[in-house]
Amino acid sequence: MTDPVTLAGDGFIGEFDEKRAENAVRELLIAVGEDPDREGLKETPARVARAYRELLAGLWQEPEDVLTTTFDLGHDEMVLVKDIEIVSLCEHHLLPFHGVAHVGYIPAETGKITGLSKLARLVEVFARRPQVQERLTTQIADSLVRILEARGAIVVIEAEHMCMSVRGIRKPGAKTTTSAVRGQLRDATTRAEAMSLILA
Ligand SMILES: Nc1nc2c(ncn2[C@@H]2O[C@H](COP(=O)(O)OP(=O)(O)OP(=O)(O)O)[C@@H](O)[C@H]2O)c(=O)[nH]1
Ligand SMILES: [Zn+2]
Repeated sequence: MTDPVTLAGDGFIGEFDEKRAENAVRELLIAVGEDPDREGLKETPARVARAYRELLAGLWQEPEDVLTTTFDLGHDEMVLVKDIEIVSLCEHHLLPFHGVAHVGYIPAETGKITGLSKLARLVEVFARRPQVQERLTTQIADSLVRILEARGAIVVIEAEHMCMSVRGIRKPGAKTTTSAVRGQLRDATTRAEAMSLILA
């Protein structure tokens, strides 16, 4: 057996056990009174296991893995990427929540910046884990400060939670907005500039 690896923190220990995931889906089908061996469902446990492997791929990645490419361009003013589409899984119901993330930062004094796609990759690392929207938002902002040594960071996420739309309270269309603001972006003027760019 391979040594367990601890990557994602928050108590996560392990690797993806595809066989176990398949068995769990098979059990779920039996629990609801279905026949997992009927023609249409035969491949379903394997398909669902693969789908969860993809939806939870961030569990086996660290933010350091994606914020690798950095350039010293001497650019020390705000960089903002808007409308990064996200799909995450709410950790309470394992149902998706989806929407957009806006990610901005003020680089370190040295002007150390990262590739624009890396900001979207950073979002993916944390979105593809069992999440709550608040933690997803703060983990992205904190990584920018910790890894890029950003002097300021702002992350705003707007999302619709399937656990509120298709079950329970059943309010499709309700959107939740969360934000995390760090360092110099907490300054009222800079924050207002970032928010006007986000809302533009
Ligand atoms: N704060 C926060 N809450 C979330 C998020 N995703 C889901 N929830 C909420 O988690 C709560 C779980 O509440 P519980 O009472 O334990 O579960 P439940 O009986 O299924 O709750 P209902 O959804 O109200 O039917 C619900 O109110 C969900 O709306 C999230 O990202 N952030
Ligand atoms: Zn939920």
